[in-house]
Amino acid sequence: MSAIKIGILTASDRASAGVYEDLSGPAIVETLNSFLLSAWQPVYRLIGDERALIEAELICLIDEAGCCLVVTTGGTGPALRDVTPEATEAVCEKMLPGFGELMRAVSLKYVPTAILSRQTAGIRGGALIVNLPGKPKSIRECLEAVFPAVPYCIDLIGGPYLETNPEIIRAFRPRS
Ligand SMILES: Nc1ncnc2c1ncn2[C@@H]1O[C@H](COP(=O)(O)OP(=O)(O)OP(=O)(O)O)[C@@H](O)[C@H]1O
Ligand SMILES: Nc1nc2c(c(=O)[nH]1)N[C@H]1C(S)=C(S)[C@@H](COP(=O)(O)O)O[C@H]1N2
Repeated sequence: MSAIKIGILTASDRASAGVYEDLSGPAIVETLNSFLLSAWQPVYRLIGDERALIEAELICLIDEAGCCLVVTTGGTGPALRDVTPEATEAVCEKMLPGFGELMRAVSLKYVPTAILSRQTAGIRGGALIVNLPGKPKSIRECLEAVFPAVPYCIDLIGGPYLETNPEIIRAFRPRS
């Protein structure tokens, strides 16, 4: 069986230009490594905050690389260049607004500016796309909140069975 592929997409003008090192993409890899018992392979991309580029990468990660999950970081705020939610919505057939609602609610416990994130999630074909904010510290905070529902969502769209480490995070599958 082929390895489970998960896309990690950092959208940041400054990280992609080398102004600072991308810490958020690697934080996603580290967090997913701690959550998942299933063998998986990250497919990592670092690009600027260009809507067309983000859309093209999302399409490539899902339709060509075969990722069942793509986690993005950055570009969710209100600034002019923040367009990740728009790009996500443009490539998805269905939106899952509960992901953004839950992440914002949980994030408010950490920072009052959590309401500034327009992060969302949606389905493209057999893949789930989840947006996270750009700040490295937001990665685990947000993934801990929503990840219990991710394996079941991927079951429902015909993706691979994701097994989590119950000592770190418990996946909830209502029918099992
Ligand atoms: N990918 C990243 N790696 C490391 N630090 C980051 C990253 N993204 C954001 N940050 C940090 O969080 C701060 C606020 O993030 P901000 O919302 O301005 O980033 P962004 O809009 O995603 O990135 P940029 O402005 O480069 O496109 C940044 O000043 C930086 O310190
Ligand atoms: N959990 C969590 N959520 C968070 C933050 C954070 O530090 N932790 N930062 C907020 C801030 S300051 C902004 S501007 C928005 C959008 O960030 P982005 O534009 O980098 O995606 O995410 C918000 N959500």
